[in-house]
Amino acid sequence: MTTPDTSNHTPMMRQYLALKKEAGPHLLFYRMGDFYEMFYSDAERAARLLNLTLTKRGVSNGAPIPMAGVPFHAMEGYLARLVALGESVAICEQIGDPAASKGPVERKIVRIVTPGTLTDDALLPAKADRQIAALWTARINRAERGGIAWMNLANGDFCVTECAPEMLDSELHRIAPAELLCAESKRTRLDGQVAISTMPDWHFEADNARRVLQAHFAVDSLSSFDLDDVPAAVCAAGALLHYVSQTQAQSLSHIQSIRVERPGTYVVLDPVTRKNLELSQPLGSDDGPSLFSILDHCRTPMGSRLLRRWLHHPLRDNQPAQARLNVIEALLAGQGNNGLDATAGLDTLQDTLERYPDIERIATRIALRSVRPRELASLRDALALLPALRQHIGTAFDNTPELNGFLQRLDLPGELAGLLQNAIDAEPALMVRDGGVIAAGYDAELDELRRLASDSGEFLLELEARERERTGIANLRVEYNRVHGFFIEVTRGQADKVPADYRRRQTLKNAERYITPELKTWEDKVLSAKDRSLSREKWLFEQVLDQLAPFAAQLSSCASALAEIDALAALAEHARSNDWVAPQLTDAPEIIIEAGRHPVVERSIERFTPNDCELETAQRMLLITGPNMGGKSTYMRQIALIALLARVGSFVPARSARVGRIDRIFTRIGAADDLAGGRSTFMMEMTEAAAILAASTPHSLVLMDEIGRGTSTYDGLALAWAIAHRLLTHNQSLTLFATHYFEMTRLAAEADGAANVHLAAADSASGIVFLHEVRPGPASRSYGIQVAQRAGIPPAVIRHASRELSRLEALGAPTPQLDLFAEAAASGPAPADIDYADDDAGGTVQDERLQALVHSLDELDPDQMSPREALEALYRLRAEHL
Ligand SMILES: Nc1ncnc2c1ncn2[C@@H]1O[C@H](COP(=O)(O)OP(=O)(O)OP(=O)(O)O)[C@@H](O)[C@H]1O
Repeated sequence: MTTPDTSNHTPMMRQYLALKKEAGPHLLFYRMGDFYEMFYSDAERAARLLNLTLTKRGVSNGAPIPMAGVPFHAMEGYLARLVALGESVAICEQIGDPAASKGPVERKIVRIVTPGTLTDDALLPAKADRQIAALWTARINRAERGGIAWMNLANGDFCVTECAPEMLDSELHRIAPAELLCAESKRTRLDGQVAISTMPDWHFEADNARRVLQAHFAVDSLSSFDLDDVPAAVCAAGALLHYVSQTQAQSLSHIQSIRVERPGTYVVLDPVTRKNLELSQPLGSDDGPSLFSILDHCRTPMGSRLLRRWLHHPLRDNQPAQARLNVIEALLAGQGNNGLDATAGLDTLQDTLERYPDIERIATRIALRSVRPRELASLRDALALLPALRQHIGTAFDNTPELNGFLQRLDLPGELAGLLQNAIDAEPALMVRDGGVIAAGYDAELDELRRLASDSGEFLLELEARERERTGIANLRVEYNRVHGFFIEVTRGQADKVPADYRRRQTLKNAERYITPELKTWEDKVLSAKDRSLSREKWLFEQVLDQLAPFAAQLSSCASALAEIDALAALAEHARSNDWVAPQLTDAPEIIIEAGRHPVVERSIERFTPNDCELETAQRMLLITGPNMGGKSTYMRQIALIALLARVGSFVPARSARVGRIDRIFTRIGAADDLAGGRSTFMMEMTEAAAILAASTPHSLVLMDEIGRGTSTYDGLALAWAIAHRLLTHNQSLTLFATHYFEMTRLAAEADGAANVHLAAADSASGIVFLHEVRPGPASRSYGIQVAQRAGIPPAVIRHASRELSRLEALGAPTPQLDLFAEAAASGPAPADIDYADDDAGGTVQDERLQALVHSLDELDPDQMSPREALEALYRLRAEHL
């Protein structure tokens, strides 16, 4: 914004400009009565983004000042839209009393709403986290290190990690922040919808960062947080904490610890893999199914958020994954001896969970003191349900150590429930400022004020009766009006009867109005009773928040236990209704699956064909061939998803599965041009392949789909061969390698550890039939023409292609690929010797017909034929062979 000259401004505009300076780049919502107004370039920007009418107010340097505003009661809707667009908004409220102010009423920025620091329920998505991350890179011991700190303000999680610079992208995608904070000199770009914010570099400097962290945690040293080996991450954490506390304009008491995530905790999934496996975001349309969407049978938003986090964080260690499996098993088994249907316990559990509100976020808002009265009421009602839930978990399922752990975390102190029960009204008002929030009977003074404010009718009738009797004036009335307040009215004719303590207040034509000391005292009390009861309620509400604060940690532990139970119950329910089984987790590098299915595709088609998979050290690469549409990609993805689900600690779609320790899952499937990044499809493909070759280990699962397609056949095949060879012999990763280059299938004979499998298909009268069955050995042919026919390529083009294919095959012309690998072929079976496993009868018949055609062609001598004879021969061949 160009800084306007403030000298000739009104006092209000001067105040605005000072606050705008404080707000910096954020839009400033400046409260004026019932509106939040914006001025100058803020007004223009907001008008454009929110489609507001741009008006003018006053002039600055001879030019009108642009202004746009939103009504205060509709602020949340506008904020939500701005935040979704990546904007941040500083909210400035009137904090002074307008009646008592000379000049503009005092105003203050009370909070800054940024995309990554939301805590209002209305602004947060229910089933996804919105986190803020900060990034700092530094040279430590002569090596470049990337430090990341991130915070989930809505539940108080604060974590750090450190990695090599090339892993930063992958780590940031895993964390998936809504906002990324960078140092001004190190602005970064991150794909996806991430708002970038910056702060001066000095906030990231080690001394400053440590000071901020130590002050927040009230410690003299950070040694108890085990942060010694992550110095770059500490810098990011200090800057982040400072930034976030600025936005909230108050202490973040619910951030009680900082956790270090060390590499090796989770199975690494690079950004492409997260996308390809459609963990929570479908590849095509936004409303398509994803792994998360089909598994999300959670009954609480906290459960859904946790489940999403789990799917993005598969575990390397067996133990924590096994603990989740144990719970799912217990939930599914129920307790055999209680006479109930074994799984009725799970249904009841889920029905009970349905009644819990988002305690995780309520706990945070208690700490941030922004909790609403109705949230406290729903928390109170939820706490009342806990004993029944504990009792159900304790009796309906077998007693496992994991379930016992949950029972402990669900046991909250009785004082907490008691406090909410006594303090909060059964159905409180929406806002504290409206009154009616604190329960009757909680505070004697409030009760008295309320009685005063509402029981005035009774008192007045009683006073009237008393005064009539005292004065003997039968028509004496006690009344009230807004100008004169309470008074006693006596008709003029009776005025001489009034006692000495009556003071005249007003004289009318036919009546006199009086006030007495008793009525005056009472009037003062009543008129202020309402105000005083409102401020008493406000004060009491704050007191309740103070009393709740010590329970914050127990409350969030209870909330996370509920979220875990909910997520595990969702996985159990899915396993039960889809016939999933518990995988066996082992340490060896292996993925052995019997009758595996694709978790998402199996739900969208009527009959999914299950397939086996055996990947282990001795057979660590499967070369997968088969027709287009044959099911290669589905097969590869289902193996990756089963492995991932097992490492998450979920049951899996298979008859049985054994999944060993996996450190990474890589996928190189399909490719979309990264035009924005200036990389072609082929470049993208090779960049991804390079990353895989650099980082995959014998414990990695690698999916490679049709690598090398984007260049000439020679280049492509040569690269595909060399990459596969390297993966097999050097990286020794568990690899699924789908290819259309048949020559690749020779690799199985060339090197140990590779095997061919193919997706079977058969010819039928109506065209090709995909069997979707994985069989040993390579595919015999490509069926490309048949698939093209099914795709609607015109019959004439299909016939042309068929003739062209026959001609090439009949002439026995070696394909370029065969030449290329002629040498390699010497050690493997010759093309004609390959024992094609395609055993459907159609293939054999086709071969015989082809041979007959070759034979007929061989008998012709085109040089000796007239054009007419040639034409006749052609007709004859068509009639005989097509
Ligand atoms: N095991 C299966 N059982 C039943 N249907 C399947 C199975 N596998 C795949 N399909 C169906 O076949 C379709 C094509 O599968 P997929 O995309 O995996 O083939 P593909 O061999 O990778 O094809 P392309 O080489 O053209 O990429 C899927 O959309 C799915 O509907």
